[in-house]
Amino acid sequence: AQPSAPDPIPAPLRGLEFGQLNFLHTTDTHGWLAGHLQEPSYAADWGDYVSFATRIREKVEARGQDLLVIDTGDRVEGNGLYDSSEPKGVYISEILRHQPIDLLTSGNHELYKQNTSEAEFFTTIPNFRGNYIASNIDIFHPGTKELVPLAPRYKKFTTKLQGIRITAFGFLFDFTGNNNRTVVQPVEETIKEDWFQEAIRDKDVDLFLVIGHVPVKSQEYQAIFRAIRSLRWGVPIQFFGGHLHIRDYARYDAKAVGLASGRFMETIGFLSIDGLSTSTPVFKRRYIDNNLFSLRHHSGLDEDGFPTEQGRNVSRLIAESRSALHLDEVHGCAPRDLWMSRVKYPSNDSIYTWLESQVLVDSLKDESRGDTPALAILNTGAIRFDIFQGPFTQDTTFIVSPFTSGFRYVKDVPYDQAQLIVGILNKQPQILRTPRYSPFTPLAPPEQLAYSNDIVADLTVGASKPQQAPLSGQEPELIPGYTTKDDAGTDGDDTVHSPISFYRVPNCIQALVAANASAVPETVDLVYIDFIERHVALAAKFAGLDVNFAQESEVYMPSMTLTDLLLDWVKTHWKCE
Ligand SMILES: O=c1ccn([C@@H]2O[C@H](COP(=O)(O)O)[C@@H](O)[C@H]2O)c(=O)[nH]1
Ligand SMILES: [Zn+2]
Ligand SMILES: [Zn+2]
Repeated sequence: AQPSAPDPIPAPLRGLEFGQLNFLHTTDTHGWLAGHLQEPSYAADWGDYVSFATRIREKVEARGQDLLVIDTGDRVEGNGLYDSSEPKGVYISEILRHQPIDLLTSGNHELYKQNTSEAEFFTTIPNFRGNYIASNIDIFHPGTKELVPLAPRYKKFTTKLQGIRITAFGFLFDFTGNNNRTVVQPVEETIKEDWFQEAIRDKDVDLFLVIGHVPVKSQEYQAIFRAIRSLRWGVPIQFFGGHLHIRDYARYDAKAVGLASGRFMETIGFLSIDGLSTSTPVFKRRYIDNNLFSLRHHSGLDEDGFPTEQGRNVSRLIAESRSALHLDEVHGCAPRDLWMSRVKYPSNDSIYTWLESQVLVDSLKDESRGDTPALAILNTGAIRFDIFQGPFTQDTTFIVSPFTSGFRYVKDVPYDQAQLIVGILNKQPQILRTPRYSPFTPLAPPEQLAYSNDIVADLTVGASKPQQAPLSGQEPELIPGYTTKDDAGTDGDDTVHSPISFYRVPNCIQALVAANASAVPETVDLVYIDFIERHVALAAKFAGLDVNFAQESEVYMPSMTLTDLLLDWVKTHWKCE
């Protein structure tokens, strides 16, 4: 049977302040269109979002105002609903298209693999007829082999009720890990192109709208802001961003702001602009916790009035898709919660300590290497979500480890030097994982920004924990969750939460896998996840190793991915009672 989402939870809420132009924004949904089945705070699904967007549109249009719905990419990779189908993504694209999205663009995850970018080109872009923009992405057309824009570079349109004249761009950050059938032009170069320069010289524009898979506090957005502002000092500029998986709001000047709306369908971003044509436009932002209590409250409707027929149909389609994919099939039962960053690393409840000390040690072994000890290095970014105590399902498998990278290795490397590599990788800034905060947020001197075990106290962070109904006695007991601090203050979250502590996580972890665990080996097989090869190769050089990875590395455990390794381990070790 399909488990139903947990009941909505009553909590103190801040309302939405509507304006002349209103926006709803999602980003980095990564396939979580079924919502969070184990977390009441984020349990609404894409069907509920379809109903919500309709209800908000009805509300603002009744006041003569406009609404635009935006998505800024990374819609793929990260949840069984996307990753467990063959081919990947067939259910997701069918579900996504039922939300009328006014403007959308690509994230980096749409471009890692050729299949994914071609699915964007042939399915998602046509599904959203004319609303998908790609200002700095090209693709080699799979038919003609010609390099063509992935989607139109920009779009000029007017809003439905007020005829507000908008010029919209859709950017991806300066990403270099894309597949070789696509080209990402650095933002700083794109803004010198004639088409962009002409577009920003157009005088008949009331608002420049920049959507992108770009952190709102980034050099890329600074560059776009400067380019537009240098020519058009009086025109408001609205940015929507993503990629860092955080809630964030940036104020560039009195007429230009940016909003980032979290990750994994935990957050629906809301932004309104009033007084667009005045010298002091007013911007209001709200980060909505994606649950039915919040969505109904902001719509001003109850359980019966809130859902639309279309929304109910989409929720049904999600349930049917999950069923067809057997996402609730239980592979084992986790004996306790394991956290990515809610506990210190290393510690008993750290998912990375569990990986190092149990999963890798028990399961990483290439039969062809006999008893040769292995030193295995993984990027912490390969793990995408916490594990909650209880059933570990087909869905959990991909939620925790969606990527298809396998392992590679270099034979017989001196252990003394091999064991230095992880330390070198961890002295780098946040590579190989998504930082849980904006790199522009001053946190600590740069030298401390590499790995340290300090608590990260006042960051914009999210909850990852099943929660209890909060009310006890007189005072409402706050639910732990997002307590966002951004350029407009601390009142952005719709739900008033108590804060959660987060700890820094290193870029990479390592495990020595050896038959005789107490002996120090002279040489080891240096094993790493293939996604990080170029970083490991560079760090190996720094460690004094003379290895040509292109020529000397080989596949370790052929056709075994980290996901397979984890799942096998869970099936063997986490039996349900
Ligand atoms: O094959 C892969 C692809 C990605 N990663 C990790 O994901 C982040 C990027 O994810 P965002 O959602 O864009 O932030 C990348 O830095 C890696 O940490 C991976 O491990 N393997
Ligand atoms: Zn992402
Ligand atoms: Zn991203």
